Amino acid sequence: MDRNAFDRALAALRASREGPVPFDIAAAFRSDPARFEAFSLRLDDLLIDWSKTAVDHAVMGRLAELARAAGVEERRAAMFAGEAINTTEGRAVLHVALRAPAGAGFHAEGEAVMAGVHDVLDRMAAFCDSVRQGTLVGATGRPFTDIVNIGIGGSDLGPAMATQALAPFHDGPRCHFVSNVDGAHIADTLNGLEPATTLVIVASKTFTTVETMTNAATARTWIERALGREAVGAHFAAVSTALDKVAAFGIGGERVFGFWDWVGGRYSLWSAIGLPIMLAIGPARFREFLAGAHTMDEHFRAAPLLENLPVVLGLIGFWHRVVCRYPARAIIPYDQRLARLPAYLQQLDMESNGKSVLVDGAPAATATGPLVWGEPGTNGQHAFFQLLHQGTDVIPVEFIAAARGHEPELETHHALLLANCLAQSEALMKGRTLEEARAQLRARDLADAAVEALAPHRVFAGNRPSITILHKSLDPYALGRLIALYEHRVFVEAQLFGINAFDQWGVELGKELATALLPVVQGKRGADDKDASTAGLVRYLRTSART
Ligand SMILES: O=P(O)(O)OC[C@H]1O[C@H](O)[C@H](O)[C@@H](O)[C@@H]1O
Repeated sequence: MDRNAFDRALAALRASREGPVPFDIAAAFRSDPARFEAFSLRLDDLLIDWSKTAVDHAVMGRLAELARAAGVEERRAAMFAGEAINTTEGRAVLHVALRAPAGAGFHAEGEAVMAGVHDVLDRMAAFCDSVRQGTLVGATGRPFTDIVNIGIGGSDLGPAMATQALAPFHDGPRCHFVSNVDGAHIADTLNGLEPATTLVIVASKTFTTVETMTNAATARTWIERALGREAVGAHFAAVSTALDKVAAFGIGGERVFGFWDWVGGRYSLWSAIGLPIMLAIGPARFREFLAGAHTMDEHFRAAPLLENLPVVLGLIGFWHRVVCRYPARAIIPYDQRLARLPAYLQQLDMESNGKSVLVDGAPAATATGPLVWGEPGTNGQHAFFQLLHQGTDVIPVEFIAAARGHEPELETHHALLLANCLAQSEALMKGRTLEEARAQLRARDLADAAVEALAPHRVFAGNRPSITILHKSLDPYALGRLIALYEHRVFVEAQLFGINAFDQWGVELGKELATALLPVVQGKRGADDKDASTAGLVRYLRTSART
């Protein structure tokens, strides 16, 4: 990081933003017929359009200077070289190796990794083939019809999101996902499943996560009660980096799939953590998923800064968060099958970039990661879009849509979906002036007093930024590419903030306190050493649970 050059570029960006005349996005289109071409990029059929944000060529140029000063290119090279860029955990960050061809020469801190990666992939494929073909069966000899993946965080969100996204490609067993320690989750999932035809995958990088271990024990009891203790081995598989702990749980040999500490939990769906995805869509399509991500990796690694999709997305993210001071961003897939994408991106983005210290431990110099949230369109339009259009905060929106749906017989649905998607970004930008609102009301023959009373409520400030991401069709390749785009965007933003995107110390304190509170909640220990609120809440819970 060249601090001086960075500070100079940032000061220039802030000065341009805070100039006397606010940037008017709609006016920028009127004065520049080539604006869309200038502020959109394509990688094959993937298109990113950020022309509806408040940037011009000068801003993009300064953002590129900022990226150079922040050392984005050097850090990117260090990541691909397998250096231990996750400094607080002393680990390399090499999820890119998980989707690379066998011949790629990736090393994690000097150690070759590709043979191990492809060995696990081949074992996963053989396992999935035998489950899908019904040659690997349960204890009673019946094939598996249902998979229950037990995991949480990175061991749940990625596979759950991707499995749902790829529903048109499912030709394997049904996949279910249990994450929450709330017994309701596993109870509702197992209810209706047959133990004899259910395969349980326990997915945990550390194999110590209390939610996952608790749910795994409950699932084991469920199998034991129905089929006997000796049946357990035939109904469980495990995915972890902690192979000794898996063995201690009682899951053996060829049903255990490992990965490595250079794969962060939220970057792990490309590893054996993707086993449910592979079971659902088959090994060949899973490899297409990896290939899509690999294409994005190659692009990210080689393309110049301002022609580089993840870099541009990261630069605009930084511009919105740090220069424009927007607190959040909304991810709105106009694709029902991407319903879990916002939740997935919440972990990817907020667990990576929700930090307040720089890599060297000094306080963060700028705002860091924004609040990330969203829901699919068009549903969101009928719920929270009110705030996006007329609320007092500006929240940039990222629209995601596919040119083609998977239901050719439902073309009208898809056309409506796309029209709504485009209409929302247009409306956010254009808004509606007081004069336009008045004219609309007058056209309805309202009296002047009514026009004046109602018009202010119908004003849309407009000039609200959005990015639109389009691809041809949501298939395994396109999904892999899209996720990798967001992964590298998070990386770019982290370098601009100057933070380590690959640790997550912020989740530890709550875990420690929960462990200490369990005996208190269970009534085995008093709450005297707790603050009055916590003690009062425990009292309420204990009393109400009994009466
Ligand atoms: O895969 P596991 O080791 O069970 O971890 C599951 C999740 O829990 C942790 O609390 C972390 O915050 C996440 O990054 C992780 O994905």
